[in-house]
Amino acid sequence: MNDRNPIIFVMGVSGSGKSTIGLLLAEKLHINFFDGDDFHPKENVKKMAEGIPLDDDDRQGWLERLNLLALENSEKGAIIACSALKTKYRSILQKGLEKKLHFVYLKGSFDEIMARLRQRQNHFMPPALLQSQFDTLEVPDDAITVSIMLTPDEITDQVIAQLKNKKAPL
Ligand SMILES: Nc1ncnc2c1ncn2[C@@H]1O[C@H](COP(=O)(O)OP(=O)(O)OP(=O)(O)O)[C@@H](O)[C@H]1O
Ligand SMILES: O=C(O)[C@H](O)[C@@H](O)[C@H](O)[C@H](O)CO
Repeated sequence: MNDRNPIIFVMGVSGSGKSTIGLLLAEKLHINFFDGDDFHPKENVKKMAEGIPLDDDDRQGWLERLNLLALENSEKGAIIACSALKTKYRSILQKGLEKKLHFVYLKGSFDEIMARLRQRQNHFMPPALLQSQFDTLEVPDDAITVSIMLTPDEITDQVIAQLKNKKAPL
């Protein structure tokens, strides 16, 4: 594992804090941040904005693109925010990167995340899609898992501490 330049996918349902935490983590670790949302084809964004959940086919090309992005940044390291809801999606993301990669899972309750989504302005993702995000989620058992009830500063410090303790790569 390349400890100094890790590839980290910050994962979880919509509104769990992937962008907020990913950006702060990237600042603290001095590596680049990419928001997976910026890599969705416009058809995917349109679908979500219309309140229709994405399916496996919609996500396939997007996940492959994010895997490529991770591979392109494997020397420099990168933090990538990506929902990565299913085990098979995480397999696509980590192809060719097994030893360099970590998943950070932001764990939170439906009610707390719904409250945050209702407060959030100017985002294409409607809060009504949150239930389908939870329905699709397969909770990872090998990720660095942190509660979203902590502050962003506390979450990122916990992630960094767990990265240091983590002996075996995913
Ligand atoms: N630890 C936290 N404590 C309190 N509020 C938070 C925390 N993390 C994020 N938030 C707030 O919750 C909302 C959702 O966060 P954010 O947009 O980062 O989530 P996301 O997972 O990237 O969402 P999406 O996948 O829909 O883009 C934002 O308004 C953000 O400011
Ligand atoms: O897999 C998915 O369904 C998508 O990635 C969503 O999670 C959104 O892109 C993201 O959460 C933006 O709100």
